[in-house]
Amino acid sequence: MNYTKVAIGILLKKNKVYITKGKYKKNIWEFPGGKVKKHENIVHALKRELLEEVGILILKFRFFKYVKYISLKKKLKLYFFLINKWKGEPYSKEGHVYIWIFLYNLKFFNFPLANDSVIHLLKKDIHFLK
Ligand SMILES: Nc1nc2c([nH]c(=O)n2[C@@H]2O[C@H](COP(=O)(O)OP(=O)(O)OP(=O)(O)O)[C@@H](O)[C@H]2O)c(=O)[nH]1
Ligand SMILES: [Mg+2]
Repeated sequence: MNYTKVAIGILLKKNKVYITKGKYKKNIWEFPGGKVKKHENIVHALKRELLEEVGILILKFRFFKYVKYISLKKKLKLYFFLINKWKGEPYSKEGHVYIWIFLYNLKFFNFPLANDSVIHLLKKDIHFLK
């Protein structure tokens, strides 16, 4: 089984972050993003996924963390980006549940295991996320 590359956008606004419920994942929350297609690079996939899923054009973003994740069902290379500036009003174009939560409340939400190290960093020092 080959690795699937995934580009993920962590939208930050003041001390809040945008999270959404994946379509088949009952109580699992996630940051918007998705699989990198064959012909595209990671940033291209990030821009495409954020436009498709959240309806925004990302303007200011920076690479945050790379996570390699292996389970019985999947092998993922996840590229997390912090997004501080965008054009458009974020909402779930796919009709998924989405909310803005304070970063310090991330501990109350279930995320995929692969997100653990990212969630830990996000909770740790809010100020460096600018
Ligand atoms: N979007 C997103 N996917 C994540 C996160 N953490 C994580 O392990 N994943 C995993 O990355 C894989 C790809 O994500 P995805 O399902 O959103 O991919 P996609 O948008 O291209 O698929 P879709 O178009 O079928 O919804 C899934 O196995 C998903 O569980 C996350 O924070 N956000
Ligand atoms: Mg997705």
